[in-house]
Amino acid sequence: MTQGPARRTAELRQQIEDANYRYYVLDDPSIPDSEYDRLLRELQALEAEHPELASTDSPTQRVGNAPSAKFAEVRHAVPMLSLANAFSPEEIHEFVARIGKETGDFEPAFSAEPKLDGLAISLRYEHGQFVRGATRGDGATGEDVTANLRTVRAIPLKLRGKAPSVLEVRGEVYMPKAAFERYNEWARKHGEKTLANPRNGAAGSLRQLDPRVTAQRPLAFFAYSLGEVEGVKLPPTHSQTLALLREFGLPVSPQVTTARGAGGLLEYFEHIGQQRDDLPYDIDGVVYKLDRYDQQRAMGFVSRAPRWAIAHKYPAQEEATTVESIEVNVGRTGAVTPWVLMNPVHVGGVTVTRATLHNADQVARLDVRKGDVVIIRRAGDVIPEVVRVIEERRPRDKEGNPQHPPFVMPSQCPACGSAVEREEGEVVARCTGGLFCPAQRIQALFHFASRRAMDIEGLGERFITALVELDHVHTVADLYRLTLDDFLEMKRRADERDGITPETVKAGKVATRWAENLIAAIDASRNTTLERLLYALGIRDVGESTAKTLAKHFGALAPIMEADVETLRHVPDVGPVVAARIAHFFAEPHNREVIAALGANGVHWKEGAPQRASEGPLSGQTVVLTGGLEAMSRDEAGARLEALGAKVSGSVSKKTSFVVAGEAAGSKLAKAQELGIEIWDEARLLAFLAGNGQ
Ligand SMILES: NC(=O)c1ccc[n+]([C@@H]2O[C@H](COP(=O)([O-])OP(=O)(O)OC[C@H]3O[C@@H](n4cnc5c(N)ncnc54)[C@H](O)[C@@H]3O)[C@@H](O)[C@H]2O)c1
Ligand SMILES: [Zn+2]
Repeated sequence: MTQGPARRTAELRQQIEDANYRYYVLDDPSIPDSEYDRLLRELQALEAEHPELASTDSPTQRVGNAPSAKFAEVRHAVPMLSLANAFSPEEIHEFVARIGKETGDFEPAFSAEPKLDGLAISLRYEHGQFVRGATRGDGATGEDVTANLRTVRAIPLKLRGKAPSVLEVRGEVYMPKAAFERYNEWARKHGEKTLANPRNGAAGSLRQLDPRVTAQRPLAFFAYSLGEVEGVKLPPTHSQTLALLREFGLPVSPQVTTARGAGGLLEYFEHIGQQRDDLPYDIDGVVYKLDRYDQQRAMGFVSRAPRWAIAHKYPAQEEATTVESIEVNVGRTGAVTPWVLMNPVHVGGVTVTRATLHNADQVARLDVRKGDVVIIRRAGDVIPEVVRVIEERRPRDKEGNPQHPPFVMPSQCPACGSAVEREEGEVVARCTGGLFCPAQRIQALFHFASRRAMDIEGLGERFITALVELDHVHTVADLYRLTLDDFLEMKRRADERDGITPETVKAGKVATRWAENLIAAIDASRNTTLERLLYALGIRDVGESTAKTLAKHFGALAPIMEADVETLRHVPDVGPVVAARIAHFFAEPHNREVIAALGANGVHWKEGAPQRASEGPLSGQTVVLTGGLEAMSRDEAGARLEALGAKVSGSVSKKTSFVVAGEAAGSKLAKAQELGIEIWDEARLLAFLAGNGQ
């Protein structure tokens, strides 16, 4: 009768052992945690149902994995255990009921804590000095990672106050989300291997043989319990102990609190769940610990975990699924982004079917192929992404060769057939089709009409797509030539795509009124500002703030269109790359035609005098130039000072910030001296200009 279960038990144990090894020893897990948890649960259930199959060396009975031989061993005087897991409110009710039955306290107090997704470590302080740090290992023996831990700034090397002779602090080393994102962005840009998730980032970084590598990866730490302690009397509850740790200068998560009974715990679970995406660190659940030590003692332990604590897990942020195909998408700026279409998978609380691959380098590095089983990660608002391929599960033919070849980025734009190019030193490939590319056309129009650009209310992506499909608009200027009938046709088309078929006369009337409103909105957008127009053109890397600076600096469109890279370089905040992009944009005859067409179709804006001098090291300062300069004319000196933000004035007053006095300066110099205003000679002026790039 046990033939089936026995075989399954052995199979599960083997799978879990393998997963443990990859996870704990290699820091390179092959399966997502969610899958691991399911395997472990299945094994636990089997062993509970068939006690004859139980075994002390089953992974259900053990913590983690034996320490790697890379590091010296550290024996933990007090073992470092794991935690029992709960996935539903019922399990929490059972947990609290169990405690009630054994302690007589049915509304016990708990310490409720976020379950940080990093790795557990033990820090040993002797007489206040940090002497050794170790990983959990198999719970009894860990790895000596003292040198690496010394690089983690959140870990004090010396405790504050009157420290006990021995204090072993347990806690979690983790990689803050921001640091993780920053690292991966950098890695993607530089063609380096990305970190799969913050947990992996923390474990991989801490278990580096070279502490300098660890030091470059910003890790943080929170304390959550104690190991061996000597020379201090501990308070009667866990929460008071955490307060004591804070006094010693150890960081404790600000999300830690106390809660009472199952109701209080579930409330905490909800509360932290809502904050999960916004917390600066990754959590995979929360932990409830019976607060009173006497109650903890009454509950005791099972082999791998305390019975007085439980981890309550949130929906997994990583899951495995199969790649159906690899596609590429063309963005507004022509960026060609690869992504996967996959078997629908439930991750991070929603079902997803697409995940991004970011860029060609990332595809190559991950070597994602059609048919592969991949791990998808979706954390918070971040778009789902492929983090890893489970290579063992790659479909293969009889000879053992992969069924599908590596993916190759297309050399032609899938939307318009134009060549796809990759600029020197850039990871992103782009369609060169510019204004002709329909993919870019939709997005260019959408951007043009958006609220912060031309602000055409009611003209969203849905309608723009219909307009482009109907071939009614090729460029943004065409928007101003559309008729009522064009808009009615556009609406019919959009409705059709969405499966809406209005049949009543009333619907027709409503549509006409709607189209009239849209025409009015387009008409209103004709009256715009130079900065909105500049932003609306969608020049790569010209956002609202650059558009504003350009508008101010030049005052009118024509000088911007004529400006060369050198001139543009002198606009505050415009670097060489952006200057080149602006110049290239306006050098393109097609773009000039579109701008002319906009003007011909009645789009207008106010132009004025250039307003330079608003930003720079001298902004807010008024300068007076007097006397003759040797190196340059006074006008030129004035222009350079203005470029640094100064206001140049002709007369000295109390408001003057400083006076530049050249040869034979007269009354203005005298007046400045009288008012006690700072005076610069030419040498100082030249040094200042040179020091500020003028
Ligand atoms: N993907 C894989 O192949 C693979 C393999 C092995 C383990 N795992 C994952 O590792 C985890 C199981 O390992 P585990 O034994 O470390 O159990 P666990 O992570 O579920 O719980 C114990 C750990 O929680 C951590 N923790 C975080 N905050 C805590 C707090 N406030 N108080 C106490 N502890 C806190 C500690 O590191 C502690 O060791 C699971 O999430 C599992 O999915 C995955
Ligand atoms: Zn294209």
